[in-house]
Amino acid sequence: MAEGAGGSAPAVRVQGLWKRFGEQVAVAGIDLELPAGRFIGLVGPNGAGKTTTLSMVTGLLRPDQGGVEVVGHDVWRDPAAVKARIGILPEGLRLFERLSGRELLAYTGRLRGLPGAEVDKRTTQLLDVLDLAGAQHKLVVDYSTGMRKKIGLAAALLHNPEVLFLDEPFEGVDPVSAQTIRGVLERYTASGATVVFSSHVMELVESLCDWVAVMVAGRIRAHGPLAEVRGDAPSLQQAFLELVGAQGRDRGSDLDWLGGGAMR
Ligand SMILES: Nc1ncnc2c1ncn2[C@@H]1O[C@H](COP(=O)(O)OP(=O)(O)OP(=O)(O)O)[C@@H](O)[C@H]1O
Repeated sequence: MAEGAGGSAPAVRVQGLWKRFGEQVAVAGIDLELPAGRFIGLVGPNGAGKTTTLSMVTGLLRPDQGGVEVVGHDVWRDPAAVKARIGILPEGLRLFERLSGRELLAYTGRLRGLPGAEVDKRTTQLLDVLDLAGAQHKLVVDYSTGMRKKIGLAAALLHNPEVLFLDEPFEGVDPVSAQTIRGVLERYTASGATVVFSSHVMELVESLCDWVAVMVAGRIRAHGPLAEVRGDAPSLQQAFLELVGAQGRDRGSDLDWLGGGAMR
């Protein structure tokens, strides 16, 4: 196996990855290497294949063809080694609803094989940092969307993974919670860990990420350091619109009946 630029394995190496759902090609043979120790954004329009890609990279969905390695371990041949090294906050996160936030973290920690005292210590710290200490004894079923994202993030971080995968982590999260999540993620990557997250929000990706991959119609259209992908465009948003070929598109002008209040 070839080594990455820093002498260590890349966080993720994807080779010839395909996924079809019936006639629909969701991921069309992508090759991608994500460097370790970076804050990486996977961006693309609705239906581009981001969730399908992240699901295959994290071992949640079997590819039709191709391979994935995470920190040098094959996701399908050596799933236990990969799962021990990654944390996942998936889209449509399912949690054990009848546990309290604290119980959920205790359960997750023991499943991860951590000693009880360590789980207890990390749980208290994570609940505190993520502003959930006041809700720790509340059942998860009664958590708001933002609180669910935060407890899901705490569960994904508890075993101190090398790579953290987040599918739309800021969706439905208020600005204060977003700032809290952001702080935790920045601290995490500053220590050399890797974050890979998908988002539609370009301003967010631009302010958080130092490396991006742009996915369009199941393929990787551009990837590399943020400044390189942005190029001469004034913002990542502008570069993205150019890459997906949506610049200047104004489909709204077709809706000539919309607005004005008059019944027509
Ligand atoms: N389980 C499934 N069955 C059928 N088609 C699917 C399934 N999952 C995804 N697709 C299709 O595959 C394509 C890629 O979907 P995917 O959810 O990966 O895109 P995405 O980039 O994450 O989109 P979004 O930003 O809207 O969440 C879409 O056309 C979608 O309809």
